Amino acid sequence: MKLKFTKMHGAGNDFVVIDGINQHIDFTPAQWQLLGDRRFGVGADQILLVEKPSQPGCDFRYRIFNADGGEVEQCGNGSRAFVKFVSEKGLTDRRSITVETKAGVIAPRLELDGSITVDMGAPVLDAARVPFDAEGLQGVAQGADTLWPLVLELGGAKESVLVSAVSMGNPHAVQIVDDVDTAPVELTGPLIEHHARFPNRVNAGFMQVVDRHHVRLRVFERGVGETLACGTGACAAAVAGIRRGLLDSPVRVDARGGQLSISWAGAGQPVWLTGPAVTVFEGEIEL
Ligand SMILES: N[C@@H](CCC[C@H](N)C(=O)O)C(=O)O
Repeated sequence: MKLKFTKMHGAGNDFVVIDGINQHIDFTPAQWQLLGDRRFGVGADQILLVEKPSQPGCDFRYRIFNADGGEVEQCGNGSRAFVKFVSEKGLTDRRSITVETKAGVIAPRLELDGSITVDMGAPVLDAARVPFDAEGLQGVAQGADTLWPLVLELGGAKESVLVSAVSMGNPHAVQIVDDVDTAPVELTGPLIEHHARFPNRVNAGFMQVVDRHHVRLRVFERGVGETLACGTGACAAAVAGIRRGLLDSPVRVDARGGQLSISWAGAGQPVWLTGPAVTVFEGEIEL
């Protein structure tokens, strides 16, 4: 079949976005992988599928596939691309929509200045529900957070890093580093992603605190590798920093591909994500 798609990005986290309302989509993991492949396919960190909702009260259903072909629960930068896509394609004339995801309902809004704000829902802070297996582990209390020691095997040597376990619908392990530019993201990112304590694997965040309202962040994403920005990663990092007593809302998050802003009023409250979404080009691919 010939598939129509739109290439988009949010702060450099790039997407292939597909209208699954006007096209019949029933792909295998290998086909999702091909779409994400930068050499043999289109190339993207995630492929986003727009569908009709299955839940009453929602405008759309939003499905997310990582570049490795696996379907995941949530994608923050993608949610901004999603609302821009459905607006540009005339699939809705509303600027505020509700969107069903595997992780629950989120609410993106197209602002008049072109930026997009998303109610990402409340973070999950209970380690078992992230999910993180804390059995037999002694956590370290910092502020309202518990930091978990993760032992990493580095070429025969063992190193322990302290992470906050946060779910934004998808799992995140956030650690604090002195300098994101020299943090061993490529080396330890894959070890954290596949650490046995995270049964569903995890997105590994490396956060440098600049001041109480400003951080720098790199994320080694599950199913992708390091991306230029991660929206849920930015939410999880801000939540972890606020809980540790190091940050105050709102938090400016500088990723390598752009700037995001996160607001959070505390436990049980939704996390608000603001940032850009850009349409790059339209295309067609034979699948
Ligand atoms: N880039 C995303 C997160 C996409 C999913 C993630 N790789 C996972 O596997 O959970 C974002 O902007 O949130």
